[in-house]
Amino acid sequence: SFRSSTSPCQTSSRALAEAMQRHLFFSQAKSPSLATRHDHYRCLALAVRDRLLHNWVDTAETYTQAQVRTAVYLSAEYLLGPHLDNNLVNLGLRQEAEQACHELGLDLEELIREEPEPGLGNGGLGRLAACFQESMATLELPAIGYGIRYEFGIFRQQITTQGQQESTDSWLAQGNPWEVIRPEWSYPVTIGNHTVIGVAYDTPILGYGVRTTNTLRLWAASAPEALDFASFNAGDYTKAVLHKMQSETLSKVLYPNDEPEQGKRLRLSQQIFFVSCSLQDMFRILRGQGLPAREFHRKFAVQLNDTHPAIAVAELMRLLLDEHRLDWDTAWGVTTASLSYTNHTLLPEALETWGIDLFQQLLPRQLEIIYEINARFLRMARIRYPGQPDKLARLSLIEEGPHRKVRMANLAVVGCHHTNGVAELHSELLRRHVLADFAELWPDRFTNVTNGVTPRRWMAVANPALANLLDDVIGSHWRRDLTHLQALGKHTGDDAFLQRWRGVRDASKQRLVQHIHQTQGILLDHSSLFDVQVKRIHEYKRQHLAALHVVERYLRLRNGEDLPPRTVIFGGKAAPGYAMAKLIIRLIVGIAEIVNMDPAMAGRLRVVFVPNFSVSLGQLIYPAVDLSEQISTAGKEASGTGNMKMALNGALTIGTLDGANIEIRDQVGADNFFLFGHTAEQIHEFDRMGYHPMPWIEKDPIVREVIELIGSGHFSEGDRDLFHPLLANLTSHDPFKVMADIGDYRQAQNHVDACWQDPSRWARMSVANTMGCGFFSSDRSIQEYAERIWKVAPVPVEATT
Ligand SMILES: CCc1ccc([C@H](C)CC(=O)N[C@@H]2O[C@H](CO)[C@@H](O)[C@H](O)[C@H]2O)cc1
Repeated sequence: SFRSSTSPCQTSSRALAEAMQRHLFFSQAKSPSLATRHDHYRCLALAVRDRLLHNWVDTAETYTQAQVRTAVYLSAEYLLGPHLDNNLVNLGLRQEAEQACHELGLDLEELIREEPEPGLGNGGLGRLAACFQESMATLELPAIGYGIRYEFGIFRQQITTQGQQESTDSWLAQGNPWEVIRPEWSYPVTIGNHTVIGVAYDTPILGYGVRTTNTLRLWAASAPEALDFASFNAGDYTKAVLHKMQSETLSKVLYPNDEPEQGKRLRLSQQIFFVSCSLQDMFRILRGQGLPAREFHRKFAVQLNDTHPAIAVAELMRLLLDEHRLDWDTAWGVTTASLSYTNHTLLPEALETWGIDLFQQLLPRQLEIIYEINARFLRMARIRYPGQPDKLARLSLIEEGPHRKVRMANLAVVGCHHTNGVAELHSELLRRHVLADFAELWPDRFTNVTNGVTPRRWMAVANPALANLLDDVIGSHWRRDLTHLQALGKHTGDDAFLQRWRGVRDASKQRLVQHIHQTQGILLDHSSLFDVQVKRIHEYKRQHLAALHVVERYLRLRNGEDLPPRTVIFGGKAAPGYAMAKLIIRLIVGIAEIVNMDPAMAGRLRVVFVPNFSVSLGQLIYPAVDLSEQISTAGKEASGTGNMKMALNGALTIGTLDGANIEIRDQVGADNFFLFGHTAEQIHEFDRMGYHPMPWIEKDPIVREVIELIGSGHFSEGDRDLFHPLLANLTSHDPFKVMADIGDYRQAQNHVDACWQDPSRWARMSVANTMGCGFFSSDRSIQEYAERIWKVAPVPVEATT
């Protein structure tokens, strides 16, 4: 296989084994007899790190020498997933590592599972940021990712009969071999009357099949003074360390919601903290290359990952005006030429706003600048739209009223040269609804870049069996250019190939069956249809629609209907404060309890909620999916990326015309997609004209039976009240139109059952899905950002060390 690691470090398995043994002594200070499995994991990780260092150092050297134009990604979240296996694949050392472990009597898979997953994100937005880092490196683009080094990532989820329990994610408890602390790069940030220091921690981001190894720079908060000696000498030890404690809380924990929680001062403090450290670091790099501040926009193309870093508009202005003494117009020109903004959600309540009082307390200078930006902007808009006060009120960066607020999305759109959505429909709805006034004002600033996922982690790492089959029949170029999957078209008529295809997919299902049996003691039937919905729990994603359909299937089986065996797998975390989402988990767990112990369901239906869904669990589940549930209310899911990972691995999608489902259906062919439900337009009409679920329920006796059964306490040990809030919501105003879509959903599911009965037809549809997913590579997304928004060109890395 290829070898991107040109490091002088020997890349043979022998050399790797020796390096592991050397690290056991020199790094772990352990003798083999006392070594733990975690020691061996660290030794392998350190040996792999040794082999990427040359590429990493050469990359920085090349960029410094060449004074390259650089893409900068500002994100409050990075859902990186475990590094070891991915770095082995991207360095082309996977086989050598397997061999080296074997020589040492170790099992590589076991060592890989030893790595604590850096869960520095909630869901789609955070994972997209991670896929984008890997694709930027693979495309040899000079790029830096900036974010926060949370000491505690997304909570760990336990599932009991009571539903979700959360526990702390101390991912750093055993240290982290994949980061290097850079105390030489640390910056003061003033928040209110507090100054905290941000210290850089660098993580290498390896490209695939190239030398490029870019940097992810995460900021950790610390106090200017570690100890307040005066208090210490006065014997007030708590006070002596108080400031240090307070400062460090800033990067202590990730906010576990994927919908904004208004007015959380720590959240706003986290945002200015990492944005200010990042901008100061960029000015240091600029200075290092002898470039003046007014050239900032020539050097850096900065992407704002949603509104979480939108304070960058005001902070960059502050630094240009106050630190670099530029005049307003020059500063504004530099700012708007440097920044661009990606919106990831349409939910109105998800557009972040911050109370003026909180802003005044924490960020008085930035607020002053925002007022000035707004004054100049509205002055321009007033000329453009004379006599339209409502439009100006909507355009304003300030939401007036009893509690005046700063609208972070408006600040981002006004301060950025481009605003994009993450799927065609989403970008269209942004133009037509959420940001319509701005799209009318600046049509050329609005664009779309449909999301993508990296084929390295989500195919080559997660599904090596299918990856090797692809290498076999179409060559391995797909790994760097996913459009090569189209070559599968030549094989869809080849029964031998289809046999191998089914064999590989069944092996992935057996792997998942084994994991669930080991961790949850439930034995699933790998030959049944695996119907999977794994994503954050949210009413708009409609896990409750899928749950209602499972109860329907249960009733139909009990009434003796002959339906093909199906295993329904759910997974996903609910924001701790989101009661309805937690109740939906409770319902699914209650249904699973009853179905799985009902003898009539044996060999017919099984329901499982897999706990603690994460990147590493996703790598195990996505290759084993037959039916991918993408059933959000049309117009609500900005894009989705799980839908892409499942289809890429050969799953068939049952879904609505929402987010990227539409583009997936276009690419894989309507015949290979189970479509149902009202369109975004129709849903919009329902809201405009008024909608009530009852008429839909009245004409659907099965749904009524399902609601009654749930209300009877059948899935809650007889407790008739437990699910009342959910049933009342569904039968009174049903905001996500579950009742309007459940009938059509049933039809689509019946069609699924029919297709499943013809395994070779299903296999051809499965191949068609993989074949059609070339477009959904994050390499293609990044190519679009680099060419259409950032104007950043690839810079191959020379070997200099
Ligand atoms: C704490 C506040 C907060 C608010 C919103 C968010 C994100 C915007 C939510 C999110 O993850 N959005 C998802 O982004 C994905 C990547 O573009 C899309 O594919 C999903 O459709 C979208 O829901 C995170 C945290």
